[in-house]
Amino acid sequence: MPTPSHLKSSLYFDFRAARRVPETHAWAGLHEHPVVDGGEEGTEDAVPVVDVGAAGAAARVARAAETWGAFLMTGHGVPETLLARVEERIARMFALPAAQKMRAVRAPGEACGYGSPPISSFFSKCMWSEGYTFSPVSLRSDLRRLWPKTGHDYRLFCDVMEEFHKEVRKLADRLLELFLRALGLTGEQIAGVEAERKIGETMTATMHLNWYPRCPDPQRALGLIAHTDSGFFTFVLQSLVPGLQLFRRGPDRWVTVPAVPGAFVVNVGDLFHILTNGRFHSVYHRAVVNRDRDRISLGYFLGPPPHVKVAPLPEAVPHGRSPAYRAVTWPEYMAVRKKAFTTGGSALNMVSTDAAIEPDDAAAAADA
Ligand SMILES: C=C1C[C@]23C[C@@]1(O)CC[C@H]2[C@@]12CCC[C@@](C)(C(=O)O1)[C@H]2[C@@H]3C(=O)O
Ligand SMILES: O=C(O)CCC(=O)C(=O)O
Ligand SMILES: [Fe+2]
Repeated sequence: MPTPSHLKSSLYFDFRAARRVPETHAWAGLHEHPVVDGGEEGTEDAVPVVDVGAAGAAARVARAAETWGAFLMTGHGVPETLLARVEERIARMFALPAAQKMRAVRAPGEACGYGSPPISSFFSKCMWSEGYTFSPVSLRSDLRRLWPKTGHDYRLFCDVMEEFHKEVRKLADRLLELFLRALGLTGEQIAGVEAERKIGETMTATMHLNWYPRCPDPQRALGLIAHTDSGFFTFVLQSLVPGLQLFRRGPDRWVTVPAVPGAFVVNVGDLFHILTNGRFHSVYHRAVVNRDRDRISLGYFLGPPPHVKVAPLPEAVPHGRSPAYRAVTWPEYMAVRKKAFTTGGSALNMVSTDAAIEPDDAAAAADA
C-alpha cells in the first residue's frame, strides 16, 4: 500500500546525509528499456529542435508534436541572463534549512506547497527529489510560507519569478497560436472562433520546481516517475545537468534530452492530446539522477481554468468522424488519472470514446 502523502511529507529525508539508497527509495525495473542519447543531430533519436522565431515554425511544431509529443524550443526571446538568475534563485531556495522548507509543506489535497512531487502519493517507493509548487499569480503571498519574515532572499526570489512569469506567459500565447496554426487553423479562425480564443485568454499557469540531489547509487533511485503531464503543455527549464528522458517506441527506449543552454523543453500534456483529438500526443517522460551533481528543473504548466470543459476541437476531428475523447475539466481528468494509477489503466483510454484506441502507454512504460 502506498504511504499516504501526508505521512511521507511530514518526515524529512535528508538526501545530503544519505551514504546509500535505502529500500524506501530503491525502485525495481528501472532498466527494462535501454537509454539512448537524444543529442546526436541527424539521428532518429535526436530530440527535435524548433526555433519558434524562424519561418516555418508552425510546421516544425506540428511534426514534433505528432511524432514525439515534445521538442526543444529555441529562438523564444527569453533572455539567457534571466534564466540564469531564475536558476540561481531556485538553487538557493532548495538550499534553505529543512525546517524552513517544511513550513511550506503541501497538505493533503492542497495544490501548492513543498514536498515530494504530487504524483508520489500513488507509489509506495519514494523519489529522489523534492519539489515546490506555486501559482505565479499569488507568489508573493504563497512564498511567505517559505520566508515568513520576507527579507532579501524572499524579494529576489519573488522578483525574478514574476519577471520570468511575465515573459513566459506571453511565450505560451505565442506557442499556443503556433500549435493551433499547426493544426491547420487560420489566423482568422484563431482570432474569431470563440473556443480557440478563449483557450488563450483563460489559460492558467502553475510553476513546479524540482530538486534532484546527487545520489550515491543512481542506478537504484529515480528522480521523477514516468508520467505524462496532465495539462495542455509544459515548458521545462533544465539545468545543464541532463536527466530528463522521453519514452519512444519501436524499439522501446528512453531518450535523454540534451541540456541545451537557453532552450526550453516543451511537453505536450494529456488535455492537449484530448483538445487535438490525439493528433498531438502527450509524451511519457521521467527524470533520473546522477552521482556527482545536483540537478534542478522548473516546470511551467499551462492548462485550462478548473471549470472549463476540454473536448476535441472540431477542426481536429476528421470529416465524418466523431470526437475520440469526451469533454472533461482538468479536475475531472485528475480524478480519472487517480483511478488509472490505482487500477493500472490508462487515463486517456478511460476518457476516450469508441472512436479512439489508445496504446496502453502506462503498461508499456511501467518501469516503476
Ligand atoms: C499543474 C500541475 C501539474 C502537476 C500537478 C500540478 O497541480 C502541479 C505540479 C505538477 C506536477 C509536477 C511533477 C510531475 C507531476 C505529474 C506531478 O506530480 O506534479 C505534475 C502534475 C501533472 O502534470 O499532472
Ligand atoms: O526534471 C525534469 O526535467 C522534468 C520535470 C517534469 O517532468 C515535471 O516537473 O513534470
Ligand atoms: Fe512532467
